[in-house]
This record gives sequence, structure tokens and C-alpha cells, in this order.
Amino acid sequence: MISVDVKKRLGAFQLDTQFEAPNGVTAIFGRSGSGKTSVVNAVAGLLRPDAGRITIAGTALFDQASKTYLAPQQRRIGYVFQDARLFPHMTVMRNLGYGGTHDAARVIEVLGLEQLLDRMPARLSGGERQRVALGRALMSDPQLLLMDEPLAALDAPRKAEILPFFERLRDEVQVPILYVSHDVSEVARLATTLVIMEKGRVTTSGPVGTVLSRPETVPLVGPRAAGAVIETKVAGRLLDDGLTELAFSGGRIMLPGLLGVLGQTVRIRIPAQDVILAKHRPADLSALNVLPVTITQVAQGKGPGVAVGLRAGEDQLLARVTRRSALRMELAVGQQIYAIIKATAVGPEDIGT
Ligand SMILES: Nc1ncnc2c1ncn2[C@@H]1O[C@H](COP(=O)(O)OP(=O)(O)OP(=O)(O)O)[C@@H](O)[C@H]1O
Repeated sequence: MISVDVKKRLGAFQLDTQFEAPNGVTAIFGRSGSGKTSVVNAVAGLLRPDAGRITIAGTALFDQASKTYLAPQQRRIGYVFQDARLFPHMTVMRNLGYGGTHDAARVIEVLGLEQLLDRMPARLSGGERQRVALGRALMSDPQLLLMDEPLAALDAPRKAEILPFFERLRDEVQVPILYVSHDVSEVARLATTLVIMEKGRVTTSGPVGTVLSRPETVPLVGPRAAGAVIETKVAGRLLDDGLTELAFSGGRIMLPGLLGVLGQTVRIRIPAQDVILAKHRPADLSALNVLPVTITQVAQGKGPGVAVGLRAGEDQLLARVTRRSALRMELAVGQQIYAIIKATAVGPEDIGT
């Protein structure tokens, strides 16, 4: 558990941030200038707060009350930046060795670096460079990894290539990660916990599935990015149709493509704008996924949209409809209706393991 409480004045900007990060990946999400990098720098020891306390597993890295302030090198923290910052004159192996010697074989295996060890950084793709930077950070046996927009400089195909390695890292290496991002798909795939910042403060935080499916989150992440995240299991593969059937507490969802193996856990993001609502179970519909749901919340935004919170089994979904439709359908909390999700609404970038 990492506990962060930092106050810092930076010119006209006031950072006043408190949150707790359990093990796993804690994503810090927010618009440009909301204070994400400043928080991460405070945890790294690169920015000295005016007040507060930062602890990892109960040990203080900074504590204003007891005047504790550990230097960056005393904190056992690995930091991965947007640009990999490798030494250009050293091979991948020597770059890794520069980080430390901790469990080299395992780090190389988890990040798939075997084939790259003799290469010079100039001959690596952007995604490969980031994997090496991550490996170098892990070799120092950190008690925490800080990642500040590690994928921001990569194009979509490179991102898609590297994300599975981040997922493996999250699931197999027991190092907590603070992950700064402003990409909701990335956050939905990787994060366990989500902290949303605005103007130096935490607006909301909690388990990623819970936070992203709350109607209140829509204005914070933007209407197009809003959407629920649910964990499913592969229940069937329809080879002839090229579809995968995923089971979750609220029923079954079919998605295009053959995803994973039977029984495998697959995490999907269902964008709120791609969920259609119907009061009665529709017949003769091209959409494959019709789920019975209960309305938990109807939240009016500032614009013409209404965010509708839905319970499907034990999971939460989110729909965004126009105010006009919400009024016409007389949507109200407690109603049992149907959510319709087009199989193609969930893009490849929204599917993780
Ligand atoms: N040393 C400083 N002096 C004055 N203002 C600063 C200083 N450092 C940061 N700021 C201001 O503090 C605010 C938060 O900056 P920060 O870099 O933490 O935001 P961010 O959320 O990481 O943004 P981005 O996503 O663009 O990287 C910004 O308004 C920035 O201009």
C-alpha cells in the first residue's frame, strides 16, 4: 500500500493531493496541467512537498511532521519516462546491467528481451526501447515503479505490441506501479485502481471498474471516453463465425475475433456511447448482445447527454443517451430494461487480459 498526501505550491498552482494505492497498477488520470507529474515527482523525491506524508508499506519517504525526507536514491523506486532515456553507446544488456542485478533472467523473460540483448538502442523500435527502460528499472529491485506516460510517444501498433508486456508485469511481478496516463483505453486495460485529478486535487478514486462506470465520471474523462470496465471469462469460441463468447455476472457478450483460450480472464471496456437502451427485449435485431439490466442512476450532464448507470448481475455498465431519449423513455432508477451492445463496439484497444 502506498499512501500519498502532498501539498505543494508551484507558482500559481496549488497541489493538494491525497490518495491510497493498493498493490497492482494505480493509474493517475487527468487533463494536462492537473498535477499528475508533480505527484509522481514528489513520490520519486524529485519535488519536495511543502507539507504532507508519503509512505510505502508504512515506511515514510517523506513526512513533514517528523522532518523525514529521503533522497531519491534512498527510496528504491524505479522511474520510467515517456522517452526511454537509454545510454546510446551501451548494448541492451549493459543498459539493463546499469539498473542493477536483481533477477536478470526473470526480468528478461517477462519483458521478452532475449533477442535484443546485444543490440544498441538506436536499432530498437520505440516499444522495444520502452521495454528495455522498464527492464532497467526492475533490475534495481524497486519497491515501487513510477511510469509517467510510458506509451505516449508510441504509435497505435507499437502500443498494442507493448501492452501485453505491461499486463504480464502487472500480473506476475509483485511491484506496485503508479501509472500516469491520459488515455482511458490504456487505463481501462492496465489499472487496478484509478485516481482522477483535476487542478491539483483528487476528484475521485477507487477500483477502476467502479470509477469508470459511475455517471459522475463522465464529465471528468469526457463523454467519448466514458464507459464501464468488466472482467469476463472466455466461455466459447465460435470458430465458423469468428466470434468469442465472454461470460460475466450479467450474462454473455459476443465479440468479434478469437480472444484468448477457454476459461481465460478477459477485461473489456464498453464505451458508454455504444450502449443502446430498450424498455422491452428487442426482436429481430442485428446487435448480438442484449443484456437485462437495472437502472441505478440517471445523471443529467451540462450538455444534451444523460449518463445512465446500469447494474448487470454484480457488474456495473454505463450508457450515454440523449436527454430527449431519456425523457421519452421515462428512464428512472430501479427500472428493469435492456442494454444492447454491438459486438463491434468494443475495439481491440479495449480488450485486455
Ligand atoms: N516549478 C514550477 N513552477 C511553477 N509552476 C509549475 C512548476 N511545475 C509545474 N507547474 C505547474 O503546475 C501544474 C501541474 O503540472 P504537472 O506537470 O504536474 O501537470 P500534469 O498533469 O503532469 O500535466 P501534463 O499531462 O501536461 O504532463 C501546471 O499548471 C504547471 O504549469
